[in-house]
Amino acid sequence: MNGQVFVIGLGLIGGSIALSIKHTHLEAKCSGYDVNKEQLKLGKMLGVIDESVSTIREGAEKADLIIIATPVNETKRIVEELAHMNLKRDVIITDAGSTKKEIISSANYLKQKGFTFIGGHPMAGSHKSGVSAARRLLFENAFYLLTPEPHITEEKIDRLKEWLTSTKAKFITVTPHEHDYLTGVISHFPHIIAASLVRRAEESSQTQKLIPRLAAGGFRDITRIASSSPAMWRDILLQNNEVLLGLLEDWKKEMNYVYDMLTTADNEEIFQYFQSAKTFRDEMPQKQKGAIPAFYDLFVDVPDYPGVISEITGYLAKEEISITNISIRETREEITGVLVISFQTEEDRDRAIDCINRQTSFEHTIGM
Ligand SMILES: NC(=O)C1=CN([C@@H]2O[C@H](COP(=O)(O)OP(=O)(O)OC[C@H]3O[C@@H](n4cnc5c(N)ncnc54)[C@H](O)[C@@H]3O)[C@@H](O)[C@H]2O)C=CC1
Ligand SMILES: O=C(O)C(=O)Cc1ccc(O)cc1
Repeated sequence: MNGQVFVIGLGLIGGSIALSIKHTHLEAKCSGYDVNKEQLKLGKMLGVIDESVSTIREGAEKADLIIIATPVNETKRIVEELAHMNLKRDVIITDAGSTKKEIISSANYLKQKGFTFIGGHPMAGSHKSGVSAARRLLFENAFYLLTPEPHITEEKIDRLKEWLTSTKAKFITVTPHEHDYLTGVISHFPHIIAASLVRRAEESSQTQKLIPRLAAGGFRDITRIASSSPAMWRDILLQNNEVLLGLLEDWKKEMNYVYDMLTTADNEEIFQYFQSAKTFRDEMPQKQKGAIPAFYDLFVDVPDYPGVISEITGYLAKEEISITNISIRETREEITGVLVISFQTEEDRDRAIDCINRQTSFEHTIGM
């Protein structure tokens, strides 16, 4: 498609959407605005946007598509601000925020002016922030929730999907109310639990100094998302507080149940508790991306000899398998540790597994 695309908030999500749009719509021009001038400069340097603008008005008034990818409280404010601008009549405005009810209610100002706002939420991402973490295929196979209001025509919704086609995401339409409940359960509430587990561990580490060093494996998996942006999650909690308060009530009941179960120490009941969770978890689709990291990690158990890392990366390079990140996770004493290699796509990771199997006898597992 031809036209002017304007991204407000050039971070992980805004940058990833811009990259995928630019990949397919070669005729389109993409401009960006961010309060953080470093992000904007970096976005231009990395080719995520074609040009940067110095005010929202400057980019918005000539845009055919406006994408707001800022923390949700800012999104709400920007949506209201846009309603006072001299926008193109046919412009489509969307956002990428993790909450929808409050943002849609602010979009009422745009509706009154006859502008089209379609709420959007790509359900994939990462605990990483910033434009340097942006990936063209971040949303590949992920669900992309849209919350168009009843007055929005199919033609406008199709036009938005056409712009976003190369995200390769799967679009689903829900109401803002449904959206906030669903994401409350599977994304927002788990972030609260992850943060609280880390806070409890920090408290315990005051007296047990070994805790940070021993916190490996399961603890790291379940708390990865506690490393997400605090500003982003503050805003999400503030906007979805009604749903989250309800879920917290349910959680308190759940914990009371566990408390009683442990008090009575009923062997069978404890077994069933974990069995029922395992059954439901195991039945969840695994290949499908949900609100899970879009970075494909491979954990390779590397033996301790010099040059082992360059040996592995050498094998991958020879087969032209690109990696996005590499790090060592030291989970055990006296051995080198686990090499974590991240790939941009599942296909790259599968090729890497095949390559490592052929070239080495190292054990490995994938990150889920
Ligand atoms: N991080 C994730 O995994 C996902 C995040 N989201 C949503 O996408 C939105 C963006 O999140 P990320 O890209 O992860 O955050 P990010 O921190 O990587 O990027 C946000 C950018 O917005 C900029 N910004 C803040 N206030 C602004 C303003 N008033 N005007 C212009 N720019 C402003 C920041 O400087 C930053 O560069 C949030 O609403 C978040 O809830 C949605 C799906 C996944
Ligand atoms: O990194 C993870 O697992 C996430 O949970 C990413 C994420 C964060 C916010 C969203 O609204 C959707 C997805």
